[in-house]
Amino acid sequence: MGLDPKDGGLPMVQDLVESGIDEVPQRFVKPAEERSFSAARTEDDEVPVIHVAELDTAEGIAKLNSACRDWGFFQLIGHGIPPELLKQVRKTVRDFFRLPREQREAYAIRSDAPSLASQEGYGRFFVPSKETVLDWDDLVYHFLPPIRNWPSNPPEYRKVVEEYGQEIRPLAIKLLQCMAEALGQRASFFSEAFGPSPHYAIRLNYYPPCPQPELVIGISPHSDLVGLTVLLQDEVEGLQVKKDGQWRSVRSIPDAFVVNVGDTIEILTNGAYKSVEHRAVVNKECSRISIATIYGPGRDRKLKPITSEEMPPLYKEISMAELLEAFLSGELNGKGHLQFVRIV
Ligand SMILES: O=C(O)CCC(=O)C(=O)O
Ligand SMILES: [Fe+2]
Repeated sequence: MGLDPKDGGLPMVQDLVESGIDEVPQRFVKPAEERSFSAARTEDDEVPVIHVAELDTAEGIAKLNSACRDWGFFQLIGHGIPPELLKQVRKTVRDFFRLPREQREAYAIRSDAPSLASQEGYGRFFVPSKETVLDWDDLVYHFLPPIRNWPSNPPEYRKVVEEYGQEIRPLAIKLLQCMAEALGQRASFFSEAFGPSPHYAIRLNYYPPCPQPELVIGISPHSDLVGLTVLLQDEVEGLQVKKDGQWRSVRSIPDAFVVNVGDTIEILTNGAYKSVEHRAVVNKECSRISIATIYGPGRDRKLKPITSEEMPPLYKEISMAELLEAFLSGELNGKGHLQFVRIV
C-alpha cells in the first residue's frame, strides 16, 4: 500500500518531521507491551565478523557455517566493493528522501500493481488495515536491474543504484556458493533452487529522527523472506538481532555488509540455516539509512527442503509466489508468516 490517494494517503515520516511535530501521531505508537527497545551489547557475543579472504579456507567456511546456524547473521568485511561507491549510494539515498514531498511522491508505490509481489516505488508496505501501527520508516523498493521507474532527482540516482546492484549480485552469489559448500551441498545448490530468474531487489530505508523514539519502532520485528539479504548501514546504529531470545545491537563497522539468511534459505536447508528476527530502532538526534539488497528464488520456483532419512522435512513444499503473497498481505510479525509452511 503506497501513497496512492485511493489508500487515503498513508503519512510519510519525513513529512511529519518537516512539519515540526514534537509528539508522535497515534498511528505510529506501538502498544505498551511491544515498547521495550533496549538491547544487549557484549563484545564477546556479537554478530560474527567474516573477512572475504577467510572464505578461501576450511576454517572460514566453518565460521560461515556456524554464523548461519547460530545467528542467521554475519558482518562481511574485505569484500572489495569500492568505498567510493558505498559513499555515493548512501549519499544518493539520503538526497532522495530529503527531496520536496511532491518529487518523492512522483515515485509512490501504486496500489494498482498486478500483485502485491510486483509493487515497487516509494511508500510503505505491510499495512493491511487502518489499525496497523506504522513503522517510523520511509522506504523505496526496486527490482534490479535495470530499475524501471526511477527518480530523475537526484540526477545520479539510477546510475548509482544500478551500479551498486551490479556489484552486490556476484557477491551474493559467491556467499551462497560458500554456504552451499558449508552445508556439504554442491556449490550450485542455491542458484539451482533460485532458478533462471531470481528475485533481485533493493530496499532503501530512511528513518528520520523521532521526537519520542521510545514510543515507535523503525522497522518492526521480522525475518526477511526472500533469500540472502546484504545490508549496508551507515554510522548511525539501530539494527538489533534476536539471539537466544534476547535482542542484541549490531555494531556499525565502516563499509561492512550485514548479511542475513532469509526464510527461503531456512526452508531450502530444512531449518539448518535460520532466518532470524531483527528490528531497527530510531533515535531523537539523527536520521539513519540502510540499504538492503535481496537475492532469492524467482516467483515461479517451488521450494522444497533438502531432507535425509535422519532428517525428515520440517517444511511443506511451497511456491515462492504463494509465500510472497502470504508475507506481503499481512503486518510484519516476527516469523509468524512462516507458521503455515511448518510441519508440526
Ligand atoms: O535498517 C535496518 O538496519 C534493517 C532493515 C531491514 O531489516 C529490512 O530492510 O528488511
Ligand atoms: Fe529485514
